Amino acid sequence: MTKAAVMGSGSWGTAFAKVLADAGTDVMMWARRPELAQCIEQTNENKDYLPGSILPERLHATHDPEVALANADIVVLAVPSQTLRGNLESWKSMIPPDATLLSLAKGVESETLLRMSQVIAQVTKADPSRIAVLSGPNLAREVAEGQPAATVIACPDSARAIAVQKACHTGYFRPYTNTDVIGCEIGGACKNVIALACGMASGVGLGDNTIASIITRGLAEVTRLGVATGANPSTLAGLAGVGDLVATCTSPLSRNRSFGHALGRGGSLADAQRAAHGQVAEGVKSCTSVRALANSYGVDMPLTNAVHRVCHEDQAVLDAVQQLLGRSTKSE
Ligand SMILES: NC(=O)C1=CN([C@@H]2O[C@H](COP(=O)(O)OP(=O)(O)OC[C@H]3O[C@@H](n4cnc5c(N)ncnc54)[C@H](O)[C@@H]3O)[C@@H](O)[C@H]2O)C=CC1
Ligand SMILES: O=C(CO)COP(=O)(O)O
Repeated sequence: MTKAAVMGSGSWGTAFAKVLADAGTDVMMWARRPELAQCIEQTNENKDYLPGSILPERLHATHDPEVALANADIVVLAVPSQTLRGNLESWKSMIPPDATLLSLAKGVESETLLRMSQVIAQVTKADPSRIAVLSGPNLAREVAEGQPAATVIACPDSARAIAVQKACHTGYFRPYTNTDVIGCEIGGACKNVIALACGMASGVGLGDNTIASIITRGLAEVTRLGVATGANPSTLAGLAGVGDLVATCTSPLSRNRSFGHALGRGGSLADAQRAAHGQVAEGVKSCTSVRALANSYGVDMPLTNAVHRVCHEDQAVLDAVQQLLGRSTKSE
């Protein structure tokens, strides 16, 4: 029987733990707060992050990372991008030496501009063949409800990707394998920034032509960055690129889109943060690191730059729109 440790009990960590358990994998979730671990263990529900979703009996929770990680075949990293390094520093000595390390986080580290798989390799010293990422159109609430969704599991070692695929394949969750870790990670981190832009546009009252234009031109700039950093462009035309962009840019369930919407309605960054109820909108921090990464490769990302100006340079959304439309014309 495959054993998975899911390190992080937020909305996606919990929903993905449910997928693993539904697929027949033994799951132990780690929660940062002892009271949340106890609540999940006693009530089979994560009342803070996924209220109303009943978790399978074979899913257990603990506050002790050593208990969670013991004998794990798959270690699922389900914490926010900017805390992953610190979390791994405290967990690395407890991780079984041959376990596959699977990242769910969609972001780029602020100080180093590293993707999550690079952070994992740097901290744990694990060979890259042991490090996998999972990314796709996977809004946690819908997945927890058992609504059909597909995803991508990318790992340089195809046998490990297939083992993870088996561990999370259910009647409603369809994982595809891939070896393009870079493409999946760039797609996942950048779509959050583009979703912020879509939320801002809808918040100021703009309609579907604008949203479709942002998604499509967003895909163009994400693909430019992906190719520059070594991704296969076809990955970005797949579930981890277009698929996730469409889900996140159009769904009211997306925290990034909702955050952008609040800014577009005239709220401050602090207001939008309060409205997020402590949940992470990764694009707010990743717009800075993605922008810096793009600059370091000489890649033009006008939408990402606009999101950065609104989030961190006090530019009004309508001024950002004007500035984007005022750029010189070009061919598609
Ligand atoms: N929610 C979703 O629909 C999806 C989220 N993701 C990605 O998964 C990652 C995790 O997201 P969610 O579970 O949705 O986030 P969340 O905001 O729902 O929960 C974050 C979790 O991390 C914990 N946390 C916060 N700071 C921490 C720290 N310093 N140390 C340890 N734990 C800490 C929180 O207690 C909470 O359990 C993010 O990178 C997100 O972009 C990916 C796919 C779907
Ligand atoms: O990554 C996600 C869906 O695939 C979730 O997006 P949000 O973090 O914007 O909610």
